[in-house]
Formats: sequence, C-alpha cells, structure tokens
Amino acid sequence: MSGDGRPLRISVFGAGSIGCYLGGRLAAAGAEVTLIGRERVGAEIREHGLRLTDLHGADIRVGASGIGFATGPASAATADLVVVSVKSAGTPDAGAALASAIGSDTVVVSAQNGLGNADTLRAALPEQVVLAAMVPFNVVHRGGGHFHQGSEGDLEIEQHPAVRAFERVFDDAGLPLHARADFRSVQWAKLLLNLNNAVNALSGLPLREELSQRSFRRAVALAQREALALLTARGIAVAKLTPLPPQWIPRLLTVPDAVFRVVGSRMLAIDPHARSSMWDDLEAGRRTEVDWISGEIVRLAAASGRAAPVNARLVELVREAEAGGNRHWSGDTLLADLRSQ
Ligand SMILES: NC(=O)C1=CN([C@@H]2O[C@H](COP(=O)(O)OP(=O)(O)OC[C@H]3O[C@@H](n4cnc5c(N)ncnc54)[C@H](OP(=O)(O)O)[C@@H]3O)[C@@H](O)[C@H]2O)C=CC1
Ligand SMILES: CC(C)(CO)C(=O)C(=O)O
Repeated sequence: MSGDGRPLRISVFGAGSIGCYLGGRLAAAGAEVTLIGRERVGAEIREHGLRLTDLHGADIRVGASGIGFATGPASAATADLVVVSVKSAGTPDAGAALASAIGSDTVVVSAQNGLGNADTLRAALPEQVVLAAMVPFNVVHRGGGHFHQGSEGDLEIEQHPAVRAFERVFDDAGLPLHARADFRSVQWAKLLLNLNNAVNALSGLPLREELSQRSFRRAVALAQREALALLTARGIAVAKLTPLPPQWIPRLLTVPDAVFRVVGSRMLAIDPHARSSMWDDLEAGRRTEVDWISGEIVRLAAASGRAAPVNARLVELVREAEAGGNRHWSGDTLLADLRSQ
C-alpha cells in the first residue's frame, strides 16, 4: 500500500526473466504492476498470463488482466517505484526513457548485475532516488508465461529511507528485501560469483551440469583468484553472501567432483535446466554483459597497473562467441586455454 492507502504502483522496465518474475510476484501480492518490455513478451502474457514458480513449491498465477503491459515508458509516469531489469547494455536507453516519463517522487531500483548500472541510471535521473539492488537467484523462462526461480537467496538493496515505502509489498510477495549499508561490497561479492557466467556461457551447459565438472570449476576458481588478489591489493571489501567467505570459494571449487557433490551441495542446489543470464544472451544472439562482469576485473587490474589475463581471456572468448565463435568448450580445453594465459 502507498501512504494514502491505495495499492503501490510499480513499473518494471525490462520485462524479461527477472522483470516478469519480480513483477508477477509483486502483482500477486497486491501491487498495481505494469511491465515495460518487447511486444513478443506482451503477446505471451496476453495469451497465457503469468505463472511464477520457485524451488520451494510456490506456484502463483497472475491472469493477463492482473498485470499491465506496455512497450514504452509512458505508463511509468504514475509509478511510485520503477524496477529496472534490462541487461547492462540497455541501461543508458532505460535511463533516458525514464527521464522523459517519471517525476521526481518516483523511486528507481536497479535489479541488475554488475557494479555500475545504478550509477548510469543516477546520471540520467538526477532528481530521483535511485538505488541498487542485488538478485541472488536464477530465473528460468520456461515459455508460455512461466518463469521459475531455480535457486536460493533473498534480495539485497542499498540502505535508504525510501525503501520503507515498498519493503512491505516485497515481503508480502515472498521477496524480502535485506537493506545493506555496505552495498558496494555486496555488488563485488555478486560479481565474483558472476565470474562463472562467462564460463557457463562458453560451456553451453546448464549451470548444474557445468558446476558438476571439476575442470569448469577450476576455470571459475582461476578467474575468482585473480579477482580476489586485485580486490585485496586495493583494500576493497567483499561481502559474505554464501556460508563460506568469498576467499574460500575458489578452494571449494577445486575439490574433486565426488567431494564437491557433498561440500558444494548448496551450489548444486539449482534447477537442472537453469542457465546463466550470459548463456541466455548468447543463445538469443544478443550482446552479453561480459564487459560489465569479467570486464570489471580487467579494468580493476588496469587501474592498479596490473594485468588480469584470465578474465581478459574470458572477455575475449565471450566476445568471439557473440560473433559466432565456439560456444561449446569442454572443461579441459577451456581450463588449458586459461592456464596458458
Ligand atoms: N536471468 C537471471 O537468472 C538473472 C539475471 N540477473 C541480472 O538481471 C538483469 C536482467 O536480466 P534478465 O532478466 O535475464 O534479462 P532479459 O534479457 O531476460 O530481460 C530484459 C528484457 O528487457 C527488454 N528490454 C531491453 N531494453 C528495453 C527497452 N528499452 N524497452 C523495452 N524492453 C526492453 C529486453 O528485450 P531485448 O532482449 O529485445 O532487448 C528483454 O526482454 C541483468 O543485469 C542480469 O545480469 C541477475 C540475477 C539472475
Ligand atoms: C543467479 C546467477 C548467479 C546465475 O544464474 C546470475 O546472476 C546470472 O545468471 O546472471
């Protein structure tokens, strides 16, 4: 509810996996939600409505009449809250579109991966409160309006008094928001986990299958160790998002498969069909977010007068894959390639 007792009006800019899942669950919890996205998604929702499921057995349906859909930003003009869930390459356009549509009272939340999307939105929306949030779980678009949350975790958001106005509806939607003062460290921690996105996209495999293979895990560990060394050298804090501290995760990743099945069981607790969002992009022939994820480590190295050869190579290989190159690396070949850097 808003302060004057009416349902909260929420626009979701970027009706894809994350946008439809969050928007659908918020609509089911009583918010007045409009999704802003492409016509193909609008047609799917008009035909099927939305079905939102998760790994705990939630199975929520929102009929087509229970949620708005638009292809442009005008509907966001009356929103109390706009959640931005486009891929990073689309953030400048999303910011420009919202700048032409929303007033200064609308709060904007970036539910995107990477470090800089909220800053990009802030630059376009200097009068609005813009907050970064972090989505820890994976969403699989199963078609026919069905979006499935395939792994665990709660949403995290930058601490700000504006959160109070909408935290209740997120709670009611089963999407509790954890407000954090040290949000940069949360973003770095998520980015470390997202270094797997490039490896997953290059493997061509579902996440669970990829992470079940030691050579792929070793490739991820190489990328994470390189990143952690740079973060430590710069004194950059990394939040603990997982039961193990981030510094221990590379060690966990490199244990033999049979051991990992036991000690890494939480990492394997993921829907067997779930893929990384970077694999989704390669599959759809779109530009990936590799520059906003692995590329951040390359930029951090450059700013420190150092090199990040493993992450630089992953950026290069994903760019090659975007241009039609190999998208089905075996773990051993990828690991050997990265080790030779
Ligand atoms: N998928 C996942 O499981 C997770 C994703 N994330 C992060 O969440 C963010 C969103 O990811 P995800 O949901 O997978 O992305 P998707 O690509 O599934 O969704 C984004 C949607 O927004 C549309 N879009 C982009 N620009 C516009 C525009 N100007 N007007 C209307 N529609 C637009 C895109 O269309 P088109 O493709 O045609 O441009 C696409 O349909 C990313 O930063 C990602 O890294 C975080 C955790 C998990
Ligand atoms: C949830 C996770 C880590 C893996 O699916 C992700 O953020 C992504 O796919 O971009």
